[in-house]
This record gives sequence, C-alpha cells and structure tokens, in this order.
Amino acid sequence: MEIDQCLLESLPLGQRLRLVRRLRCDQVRAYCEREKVLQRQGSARARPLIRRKRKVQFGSSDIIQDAIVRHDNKEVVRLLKEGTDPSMLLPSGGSLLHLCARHDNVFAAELLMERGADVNQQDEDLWTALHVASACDSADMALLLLLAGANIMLQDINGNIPLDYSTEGSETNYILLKRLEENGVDLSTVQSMKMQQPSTMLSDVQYLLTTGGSVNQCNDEGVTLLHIASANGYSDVVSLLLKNGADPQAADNTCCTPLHLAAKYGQAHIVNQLLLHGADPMLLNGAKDKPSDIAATDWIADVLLKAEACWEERLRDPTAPSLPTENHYEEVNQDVPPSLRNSLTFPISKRDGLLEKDIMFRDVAGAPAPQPSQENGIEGPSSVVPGKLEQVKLVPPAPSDDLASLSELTNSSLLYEMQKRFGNDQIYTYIGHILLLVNPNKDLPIYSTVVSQLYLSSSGRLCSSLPPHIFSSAERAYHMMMQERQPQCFILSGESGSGKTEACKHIMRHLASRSCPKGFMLEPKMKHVSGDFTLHRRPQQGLPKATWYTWTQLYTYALEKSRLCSSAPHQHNFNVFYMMAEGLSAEERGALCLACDCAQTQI
Ligand SMILES: Nc1ncnc2c1ncn2[C@@H]1O[C@H](COP(=O)(O)OP(=O)(O)OP(=O)(O)O)[C@@H](O)[C@H]1O
Repeated sequence: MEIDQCLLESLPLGQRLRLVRRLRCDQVRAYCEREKVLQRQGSARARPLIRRKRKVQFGSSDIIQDAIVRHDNKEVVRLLKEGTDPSMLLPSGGSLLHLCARHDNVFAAELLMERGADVNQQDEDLWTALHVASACDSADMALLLLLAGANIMLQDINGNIPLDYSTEGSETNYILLKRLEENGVDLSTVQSMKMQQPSTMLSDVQYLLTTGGSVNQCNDEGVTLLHIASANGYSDVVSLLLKNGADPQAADNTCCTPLHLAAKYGQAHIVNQLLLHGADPMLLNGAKDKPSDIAATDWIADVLLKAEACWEERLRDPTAPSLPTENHYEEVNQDVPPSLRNSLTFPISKRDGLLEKDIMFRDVAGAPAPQPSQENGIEGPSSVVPGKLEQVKLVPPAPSDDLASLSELTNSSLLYEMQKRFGNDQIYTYIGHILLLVNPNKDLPIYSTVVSQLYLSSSGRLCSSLPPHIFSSAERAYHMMMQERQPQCFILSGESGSGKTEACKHIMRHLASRSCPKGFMLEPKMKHVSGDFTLHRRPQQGLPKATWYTWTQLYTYALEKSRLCSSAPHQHNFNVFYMMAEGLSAEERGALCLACDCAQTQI
C-alpha cells in the first residue's frame, strides 16, 4: 500500500496516525511472509543435503600405514592381497618397512618383505629400516631385517651405520655387533670407513688448490666449502681452507655463516678455529640468531658469548684483544649427539632433520624413565641432572598435524584423523591456532627438558619439522607477549578429566624453563578446586577455568560451584568424586557421608 505524502500531510492528525499504523502493519506482515517463504526455500534446499550421506574415502596407502601403526595385521594382509604396493614410498622417502620398524610391527614387516619390499630402501636421510629399528631398540625387528639381508654397513647422510644408533648393552646392539663379527668387520674398520670422508674432502680441497680453483665458490644454496667442513667438523679441511683465504663471514642463502653451523652442530674445535681466524660472532642469520643463540652446547655458547663481549669491547677500544685466551676444547664432545660427530659432506639443509631425528629417537635403554610430575606438577629445570640422557619419542610431523589443512573437514573426517593419531600416540593436533589434546592416560616420553628445548624458538614460529605440542602453544604465547607487550591467556576447555590441569602444568614447565634455563622451582600454587568449561556446556551455564600466568604465579579461579550440586543431564561431575566413589573403603565413605545412595546419585 502506497500513500501519497501530500495527501498524508493534508489529513487530520487522528486519521493520519491510523493510516500510518495500518501501513506499518502491512509492512510487518509482508516482511513475515517473505521470511516464511525464504525459510521454506532454505529448508527445501537443505533437505537433499541432509539426506545425502557423505562418505570419507581414504587411499589404500593411508589405510595400510594406519593398519601397520595400529598393528591391525589382518587389514595389512587384506590390503596386500587386494594389490596395495608393498614397496610404496612414504612422504619422508622411507618405505612401509621403515614404518613397521618405527612401530615394531614385525609381522607386517615379514609380509611386506615376502611380497618384495626392499629391505635396504633408504629414506631421504638415507636411513634404512635397520637404522630405525636400531634407534627404536626393536631387537626382533633388527633380527628379522638382518635375516632378510639388510646391509648392516649402509651409512646415513651423517655416515652413521645402524650400530651407531643402538644403545650400548641393549639386545639390538648385541645383535648388530654379532652380525658385524660374523661378517669379519671389527669396530676399527667401521671407524676408518667413516674417517674416509674427511680425508676425501681434504684431498679434494688440496686438488682444487693445486688447480687454482677458488676456495670461496658456493653452490645454489650459497653454501661454501667452509660451511660444509665447519658443519661436519673437518678440522684439517677448515684449517686448509682458512689458510688459503676462505671467507669466515661467508653467508649462505639463509644468512648462516660457517660459525653459525659449527655452533649449531656442536663442532667446538671448529668454533675456536673460526674465531681465531676472525669470524664475526655478532652476525645474525635469517632467523635473527647469533651463533651463540643456536649453539648446541652450553660450552660453545659460553665461548661465543665471551667472543661477542670482546668484539663489543673492540668497537669501543680498537686496541682491545679480539678473543679471550682460554680454551676448554677437551670438555665438549660428550654433549654433541653421536650421530653428528664424524659426519659426511651432505647438503647442510639435510642436517636439521638429522639433528631432530637423533633427538626424537634417542631412547636410552636403562635410562631412568621420566619421573612422574611433582605434586605441583612443575619440575623445575633445576631438577634435571645436566648431561643425563632423557627418554624422548616424538612422532615425526605428518600432513594431518593441522586439521585445518584437510580438504574436507567433516565430523567423520575429523574423528577418523583424531582416532588414527591417538592410536599413534599423536595426542596433539592443530586446527589452525587451536590445539586439540586427547588425554593419553599414560606417560608419554614427550615432556622432557630436551623436548622443551627443541620447541624453543627465536621467532615464535613453529618449526615445521616438529609435531604439534603444548610446548609450541606456550612458546607462541610467550612470543606474542613479548611482541605485543600484553598479557596472554590460555583457555583450556574440556570435560572433567580431559587433561586441562596436566596441560596447564606443561605450559608452566615450558615457560619456566624458557624464562630461567638455569632453573628455579615454582611455588606450588595450583590447586584442584575448580570446575571447567565443558565441551557440552553453553557459556552462560558455566564459566571457563581461567588461568593467568604472571611469570612465577599461577592462579586458578573456581568459577563454577553449581557443578557440585546440580549437574546438567549427561554432564560429569568432578573426576575426583568418581575416584572416591570407586576407591574409598566403606568406612572412609561413611566418614565422608558418601555411604548413602543419594551421594552416589549426586555424582
Ligand atoms: N598429557 C597427559 N599425559 C598423560 N596423562 C595425562 C595427560 N593429561 C591428563 N592425563 C591423565 O588424566 C588425568 C586427569 O587429567 P587432569 O587432572 O588434567 O584433568 P582435568 O581436565 O583438569 O580434570 P578436572 O576438570 O576434573 O579438574 C591426570 O591425572 C593424568 O593421569
């Protein structure tokens, strides 16, 4: 209904109001009609979508990997019978046999080898399945691989044979030594075989010099001979290169100098050599780290920090000495991961993976298992005995680490991935910046100081070669706090018993060791008093347990007392009550007035 404005103004007030009211009513009615039609159209469009069942389909390669990890050998047999390729390569360049060795699935390994899988297949770090079995101390697997003809002398890109990754005194170590003995190879032969590489490089450099070649030539990655020799610890080669004019400040494409690499890979003597030849300890690499920031050992970091102080002093006073005089070279090599000593000349970019692999698989038989958390859940870094080897098993990164990258994110694909990951002890998963945690309800060797240090980063960006972890979320929050100069807050939400308190302890431990690596104990301020924001509860029904971290203090606020006396349907009460109900004796229950039925009903 349309009204002429002039006509409207000419009407007396009472009529005008009635007319306008009618007009408004018409408008509202028309609006409601339109809404209804739109809703009908919307639901008509949505209905076929609901009826159409979505099916998530995975390739046979994913399914067989999953079956191997879960030890579902019937499934492995079925898939192989249906024609799944036993020699397929994994994204890491490894084979299904590597996966079997990683998860100690001897039966599946046998099946794969029967069907022609290559027992000596090497992954991109040149690890064979036997390297993996040795690192994981899987004696049965090592034996099987050796019986199937695995080459015990194959070297990885660091020149290490499987024996180098086995733990002295372990069964795997014994099997490997026995096999070497049977083949007439003694340890000195192995050693000299490994030493061949530096002498080959030395003679190559000598040849280059006699033919007038440049010692400063670099490859496509900007890596010079001095980078390679420094990273690998080839002292003689480094001396020769430096004597013949190699540039100690040469930077590769990631702005790393030979000093960065020597520091990072724990080559203490090379660090000394380079500093003596004028290498600048103040130069920053692409990640804005000085060599001292990425040093593999405290000793090297100390030497570099002293050198930095001298350089700074020299800027003020050019007559000051360029280097401190003391030298403790002999003390250092024990700290360097064995796999990184006596290494070969392989692309530098490869070496990061090896350093991490070495730490991931470091699993010392006889080494004490990680101690259960203290009452406050926070082991101060001071509690870690220096030099003690800790058990660490991180699962290598996988494409499913971030579910946000799945091409189709539905309930079923999400659940499938989470279940698969859980079975593989991958309890952490990203969805973008959110970290999902599935409570493993068992101790996993992924919270030691070594792991915490692995996740330290100078920029707050997650290292792509590390799997999702609560430490990386803590690290991110720390960097956000430093960048934005704003307090940061973690919201831990989940059902009772889902692991929020444990997660909180791990965050605290990481932040504590980051803020004071030399160690201090935090006050036990955490108390199990609060309720939590559960997954099922709407925000107005309960508030999240909120935790603020202010360097040394952790406050846990109990904001949800209602959960004690009036649980909503399908909601759990506090975990501790279920434990009490199950674990307390009749007397103890009586003393706590829990004997009657109403107490049971309460939980
Ligand atoms: N990351 C983990 N690794 C190993 N065990 C864990 C982990 N997280 C939780 N747990 C186990 O689950 C139990 C319950 O976890 P936690 O107390 O953290 O749950 P919660 O969510 O804080 O529970 P509530 O809401 O009742 O306080 C722990 O006592 C521990 O045994």
